[in-house]
Amino acid sequence: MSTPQLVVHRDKELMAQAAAARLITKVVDAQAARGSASVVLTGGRNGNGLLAALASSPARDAIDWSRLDLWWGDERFVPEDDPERNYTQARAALLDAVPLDPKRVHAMPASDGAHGTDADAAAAAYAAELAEASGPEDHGQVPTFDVLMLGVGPDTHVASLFPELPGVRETERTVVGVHGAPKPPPTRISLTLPAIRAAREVWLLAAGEDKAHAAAIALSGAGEVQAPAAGAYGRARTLWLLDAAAASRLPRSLYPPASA
Ligand SMILES: O=C(O)[C@H](O)[C@@H](O)[C@H](O)[C@H](O)COP(=O)(O)O
Repeated sequence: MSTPQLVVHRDKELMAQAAAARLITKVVDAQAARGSASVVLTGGRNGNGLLAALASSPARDAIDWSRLDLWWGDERFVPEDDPERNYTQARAALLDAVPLDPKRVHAMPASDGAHGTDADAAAAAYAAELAEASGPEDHGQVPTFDVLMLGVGPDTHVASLFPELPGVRETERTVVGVHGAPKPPPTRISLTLPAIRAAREVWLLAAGEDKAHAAAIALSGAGEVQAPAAGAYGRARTLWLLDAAAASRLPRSLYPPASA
């Protein structure tokens, strides 16, 4: 378990730009070292804000887009053409503007796809796809993700793992169907904490006053069932990327003065 590191930026816009620059460097380094990189995207305003910042970054094409594997941490289980899909929003923010290898873009199933409206079957299919992509050197049934990004909900949810619901309690499966999610839509697909914790690095994105309470709870030793963000950590690094508003309820001792 890697102890959370915190970086606090002046505001949401700067946090998105800085996180995008950080991701470019991470992917470029991974591709230089291993020939390819693997990143897990997240939905929501902060996740999409990072992708949009990346799309407009002058360093964007330092990434070899043809050697990047993209996965998702969660998905709203809605029809393919529903604008609410994280995949759809990621395409609009960045993916449609860069030359990805379509075989390396692993969208989660939609509710009008091969598994129909059965979210549990769709989740099992994505788990199988992850297992298929994992090798003997990987941890558990998922490939070693270089960076797994997560937005943080005001209730401390990450991906579609919500406080006290079954998904956050899952210890075996890597992907689960989520029913009755408090954040609409109610039916979702999500990586579980074991899958999240297989990542080399986990980056949690939290900007805005509405995340201040969640950040304070998650970083003050709360349990992962009550505060799923507290259970999201990487094997080598756990990085919280915040803006000053989201950090406003954290003890000052938790982050170095230089980053604020
Ligand atoms: O499907 C989703 O809604 C997201 O994956 C979800 O986990 C999101 O990241 C958080 O709810 C934070 O969302 P905001 O960044 O919009 O606050």
